[in-house]
Amino acid sequence: MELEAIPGVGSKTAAALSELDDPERALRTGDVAELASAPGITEGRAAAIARGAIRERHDDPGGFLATDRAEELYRDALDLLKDRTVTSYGEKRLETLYPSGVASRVEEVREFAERATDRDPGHEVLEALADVEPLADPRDVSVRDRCLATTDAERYTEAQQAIPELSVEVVEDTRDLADLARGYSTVVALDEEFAGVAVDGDVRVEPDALERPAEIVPERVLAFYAANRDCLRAAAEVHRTAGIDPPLDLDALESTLERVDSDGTVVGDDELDRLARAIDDLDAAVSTAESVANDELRSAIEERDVTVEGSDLLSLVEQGAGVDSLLSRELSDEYATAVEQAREELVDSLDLDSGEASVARRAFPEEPAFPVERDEEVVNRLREDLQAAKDRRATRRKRELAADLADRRADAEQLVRTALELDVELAVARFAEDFDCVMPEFGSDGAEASGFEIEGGRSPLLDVDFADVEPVDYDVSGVALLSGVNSGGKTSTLDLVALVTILAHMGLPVPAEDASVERFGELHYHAKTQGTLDAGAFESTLREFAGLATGGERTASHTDGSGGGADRLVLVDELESITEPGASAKIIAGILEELRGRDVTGVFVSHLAAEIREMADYDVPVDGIEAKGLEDGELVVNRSPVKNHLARSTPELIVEKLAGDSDGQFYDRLLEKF
Ligand SMILES: Nc1ncnc2c1ncn2[C@@H]1O[C@H](COP(=O)(O)OP(=O)(O)OP(=O)(O)O)[C@@H](O)[C@H]1O
Repeated sequence: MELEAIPGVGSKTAAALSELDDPERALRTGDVAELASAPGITEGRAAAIARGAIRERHDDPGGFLATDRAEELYRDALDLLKDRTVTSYGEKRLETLYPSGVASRVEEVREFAERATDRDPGHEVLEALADVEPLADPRDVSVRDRCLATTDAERYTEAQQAIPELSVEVVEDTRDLADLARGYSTVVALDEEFAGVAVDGDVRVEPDALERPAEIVPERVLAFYAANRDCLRAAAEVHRTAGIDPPLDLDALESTLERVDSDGTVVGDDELDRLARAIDDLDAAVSTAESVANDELRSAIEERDVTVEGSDLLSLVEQGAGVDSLLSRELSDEYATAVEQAREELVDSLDLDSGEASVARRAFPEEPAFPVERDEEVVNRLREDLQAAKDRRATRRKRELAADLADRRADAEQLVRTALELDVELAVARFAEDFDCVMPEFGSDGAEASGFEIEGGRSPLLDVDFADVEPVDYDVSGVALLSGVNSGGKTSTLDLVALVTILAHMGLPVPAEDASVERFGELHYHAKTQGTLDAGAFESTLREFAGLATGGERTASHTDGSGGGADRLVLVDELESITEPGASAKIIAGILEELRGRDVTGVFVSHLAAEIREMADYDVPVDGIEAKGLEDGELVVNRSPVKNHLARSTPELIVEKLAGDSDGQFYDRLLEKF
């Protein structure tokens, strides 16, 4: 895919996107999280890029939301959906859904939505989803117990690039290798020439090591799982609770994850634990062993009567020998016993194996002395041996684990992606359930719908509880005026029509019992202005309507939904408020005349319906939201507009009520004026 062909993507953004592992997949699937991980791309921008890619794929000219109010209602609809996501990924992903006039795009989302509404957003699934998030890139790994060694400068550079996690050392000969082996638990020599050399320590000659980085640095593989452990577990749980077929064996994944902790260390290995404990406890264990030996020796000395013959004593003194010699001569058995106890104590308390034990035993010298003292050099040697054994063991275990996990990464990524997508599906499912939605039709029996037809529509955006929203039936084909009492629900009806139209063109279910909508290319919703407009604003409003009136004549080719014709839905709320009442009626009548016969479906809410009809040169259809009457001073309204019916206005209703209540002639005469 040519990245710069996407609307809104310039060379800089294209360069940032091409740094992603698979920008095409991210764009194709609308993976906003992945797109936002490109350098310098914010989440909002990522959503816009994803929308651009979709438009490009469907040859969608965009521009469906043609006015601010239309855009506002789209945002409101999106918010209702976003409120029903669990993950922040889901929220962002929803931004890729937008209303479109192109059938293929709408169809694509409809398939998704139909799958979504079959889902059961169970409590357990939602709970598991809470811990799913887009996979994190593991932090840079640096491994200090291993190094690479080579005699060759070119190999050196190659090694640094292939395995940046390890330090690479230049060596000249076997002696250099031996030096390195003292500083590292494992040295991997890259040159064939070292094959067969005998060096102390763990030195491996592996000329092909650079081709097997995951074996040399299993940490690289493990870092991904370590960084994403909780998320992978949660994604596994999502699959289980939602009953989705996982791309890999969940039990096996989970038991492998049990064996790495969050910083990539292997856990749950007894031998490793033993070695780690021995290293930690070494100093304390040596001190205890010393004390054991000295206590033993002290009490042995205290209990012994040492008889030294005069000549022996003399000889000892002449030799300048100290008490140690006396000890050696007289108490060697006791010393041997005490030292043996110390050695046993050390070996037992650290749970050393036989090789380690033979080093440990040398920590207490054969030569009798009091007090018994450790040989610090031997203790250090033991410490190094234990550390090296631990490092080697850890690396081996990591290598085994990494081998297990290496080829599961793609599946693990899929596991998380499916879980995140499920969040989006469940948000749609919950939206549909919460607002009793239905999938709208764009026509029936092969014929495209003309205008809109809504049955039992209930707007979730009203300022009353959804349970108290009264269902509205309304259909318009062509352009109609909508009359009605104050607060009868005219604006709310326009909002409902706009919302249903937007959701339908997003490919989503709509809050109605039944709905059929023409495939529109643009939605123009003009909200009621607050007060009369000044000359400039009035002029620009007129210009907007002039633009609407220049659309093509209604033709068969424009109703095929191919995107060739921008059929428009025009919703206008009390346009009369832009100027004086007399002029308003003339202007609205003129606009209606212009729109007639073009690719426009329209609803013009107005209190001047009668006057407009009088001014217009054709019989403008008028629908009405009718008050059934006044009850306790409150209007009782039938919220569904009555077709071809000019609703009585609120003043008329009040005069009628007064005329009925009083005997005077005034109200009757007033009523006759209506
Ligand atoms: N379908 C409905 N179900 C329940 N309440 C509704 C419904 N439609 C409207 N209402 C209530 O009536 C109020 C007034 O509705 P709305 O503003 O749409 O009336 P209007 O006819 O446009 O009024 P005006 O002529 O004063 O502009 C809403 O705020 C809402 O509380």
